[in-house]
Amino acid sequence: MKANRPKRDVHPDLARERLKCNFNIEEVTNIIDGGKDKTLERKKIEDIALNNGACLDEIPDECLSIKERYENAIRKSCIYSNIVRNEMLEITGMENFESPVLRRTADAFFKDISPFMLHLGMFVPTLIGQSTPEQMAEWLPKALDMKIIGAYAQTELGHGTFIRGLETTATYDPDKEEFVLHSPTITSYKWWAGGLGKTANHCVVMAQLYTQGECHGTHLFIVQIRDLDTHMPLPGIKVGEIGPRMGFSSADNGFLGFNSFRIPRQNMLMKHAKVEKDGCYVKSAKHGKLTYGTMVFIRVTLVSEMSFNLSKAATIAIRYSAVRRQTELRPNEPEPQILDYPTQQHKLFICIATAHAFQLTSKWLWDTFQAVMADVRKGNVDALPELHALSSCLKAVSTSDALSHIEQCRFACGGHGYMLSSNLPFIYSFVAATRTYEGDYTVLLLQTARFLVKAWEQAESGNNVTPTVAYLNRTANTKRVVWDNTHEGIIQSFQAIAAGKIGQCVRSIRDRIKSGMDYEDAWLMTTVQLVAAAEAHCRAVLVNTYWNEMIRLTKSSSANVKTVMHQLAVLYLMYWALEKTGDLLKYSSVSKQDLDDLQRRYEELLAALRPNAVSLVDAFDLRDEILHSSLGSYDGCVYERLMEEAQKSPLNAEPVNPSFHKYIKPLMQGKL
Ligand SMILES: CCCCC/C=C\C/C=C\C/C=C\C/C=C\C/C=C\CC/C=C/C(=O)SCCNC(=O)CCNC(=O)[C@H](O)C(C)(C)COP(=O)(O)OP(=O)(O)OC[C@H]1O[C@@H](n2cnc3c(N)ncnc32)[C@H](O)[C@@H]1OP(=O)(O)O
Ligand SMILES: Cc1cc2nc3c(=O)[nH]c(=O)nc-3n(C[C@H](O)[C@H](O)[C@H](O)COP(=O)(O)OP(=O)(O)OC[C@H]3O[C@@H](n4cnc5c(N)ncnc54)[C@H](O)[C@@H]3O)c2cc1C
Repeated sequence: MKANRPKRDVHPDLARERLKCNFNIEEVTNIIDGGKDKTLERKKIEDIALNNGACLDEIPDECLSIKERYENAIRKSCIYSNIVRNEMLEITGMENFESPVLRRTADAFFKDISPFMLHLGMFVPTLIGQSTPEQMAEWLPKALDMKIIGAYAQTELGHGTFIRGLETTATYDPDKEEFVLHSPTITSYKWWAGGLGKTANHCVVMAQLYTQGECHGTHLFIVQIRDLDTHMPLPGIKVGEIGPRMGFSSADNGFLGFNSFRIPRQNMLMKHAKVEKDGCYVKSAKHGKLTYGTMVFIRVTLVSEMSFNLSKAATIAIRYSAVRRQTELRPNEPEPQILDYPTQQHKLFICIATAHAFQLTSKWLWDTFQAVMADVRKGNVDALPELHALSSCLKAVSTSDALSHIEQCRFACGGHGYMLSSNLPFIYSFVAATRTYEGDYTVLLLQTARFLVKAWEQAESGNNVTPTVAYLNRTANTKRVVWDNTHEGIIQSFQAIAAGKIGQCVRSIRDRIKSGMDYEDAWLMTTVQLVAAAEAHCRAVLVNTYWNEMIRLTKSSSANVKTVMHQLAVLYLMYWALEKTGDLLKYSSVSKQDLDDLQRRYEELLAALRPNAVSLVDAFDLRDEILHSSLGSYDGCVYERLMEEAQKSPLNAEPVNPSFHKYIKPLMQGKL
């Protein structure tokens, strides 16, 4: 049911903030969206979804029981997927089913997450990336038309990170031309898959393939787990929900076990390898890790997902900070807006800049991903290691940075930021999961580190390396870069830090080997440094890409838009340079005086951005329905909304709670 939202006048403080804006907001929105036409398309889609949909709940989700919350999420998912299927895909084109616009609009329906998210987010992409044309023709139309609903079941109770250690088996039986899926141990039970517990009737399963007595490693299979009519689990399938967790509370993350469950041979996803009718195993892939393709795809999309989540948190915290007043600066003067405190600006302006950095980098990463995949389709897999290294570190660093900045947004809202009605706790717990899923932070940075160590060795011996590590050709044999406080200078310093750290890792590994360790132990002992080196490389990529993309995308912008976009990018460079002063002192010629100057310029930049702060978050163009926040709505009527939300607490449904008569009164009367 759609709740009525009272129309209110804009809070005078916010109205005044908007009058201070000196740039064209729409131009900035267009840059964020990827062009004027993209903004128009997004707005059209948002209008369709939000005018049609049951986006507001009368009872907030957090006041419902687990069961009610799931049922409500399913109800809304069905409404939303109908709108996606019947109206939105007509605009984006069927091939853009994973468009960030659909993802963004979904947030108006789900404060938390839809149980269908993984169907569109991972099941469908796996069908597209891992099927033969015949399999695609069989499964994809049904999946896009919601005739079947899928999940992605890879992780098991015993293993998430180490995919090669998965225990579920798929043993080929040539007599019946079937695979027998089996879960031999409790640790082999699939665990975590979103939408698997109660919603999905199909799933993609990763299992160890056995044929002709030999194990060929992990492969993907499509498995029907429930009857399409009754929705009962099929015989041989044990499936359920894994229980309450920190977030993801409106979805049904599931467990799944197989008891010698049979599927047809054709249900092995055979794009990269197949099993013939007689059981013969034939590998066609030119790269052994192409079956991990869905994970690479999601890691790539998560960078823009982080920009989106950060832009929501920043919008909430900055609008709130413009209407919140606290503490007299001088006796008898009005209390200032908390946004006037430089410490508050330090917490928040980096969030705006980071949302831009991730958004611009994510578009560049998406284009890189598309280009590499086009090459792979032609049989050229040369660029795959670089894409894997890049998507791994960008996923790790963007999710981790987004998480800590979102927490800063919550801190910036004081006590009210702790309220679920602010939406900050939902955003935080959603993003907290992203640091772990699709590859844990440390694990992915260590993947990038493998690539970097090889690249460093190449550069050291004078060979040219691939584009994202090309800085190693300049810096691998340089001791310290000369400090220069321009943007080029700061970017080069980040590259020098990365090169210095990678070089130090290589030397540590070599020294350890010299002292008698084998390579594996030398690597293991160096992993703390390797993680730091991969993070430094990622920061070098981020600052360079953000800067270049900002310059490219503002070429034809008006002067004031150029200025404000430039200011944000400089703020991003300075913020991270100041965060990494220890590294700068180690790997560049920066002096204490240079760092003091940098600090002063950073503080001046905060002050310069202050008048445009509210308009910069307005430029994210997040409708109130998407923000779901008592603190962040466009009109800034924070206190009215907090009070309104409080009235919805189930505890306020009756003036006296029955527990008073049952427990408190007897306690007061000494009768308990
Ligand atoms: C109706 C409502 C719907 C609304 C929705 C609307 C729209 C939705 C649309 C879109 C959704 C958009 C976004 C989605 C947002 C949110 C998603 C929501 C929820 C997600 C839920 C989470 C799902 C999951 O987590 S799935 C499980 C993921 N699991 C992992 O990531 C495991 C991590 N582990 C690994 O990846 C690997 O094990 C490993 C660590 C990489 C190691 O692998 P291993 O095989 O052991 O290899 P190694 O021996 O270490 O390495 C050998 C060699 O291979 C190289 N390598 C490894 N991986 C790759 C690769 N992928 N590609 C290329 N190369 C690779 C490795 O570097 C090494 O190379 P070397 O020898 O040269 O060094
Ligand atoms: C909300 C949520 C949704 C999910 N959805 C799905 C889904 O839909 N489908 C699915 O298949 N999976 C899903 N997952 C599972 C997810 O992909 C895994 O949890 C994730 O890959 C991490 O693996 P793990 O849990 O085994 O952690 P572990 O690998 O056990 O990690 C524990 C700790 O050990 C460290 N560690 C592990 N290996 C190494 C190493 N080699 N070197 C150094 N440190 C190491 C890690 O850094 C971490 O600190 C989901 C998880 C969450 C939280």
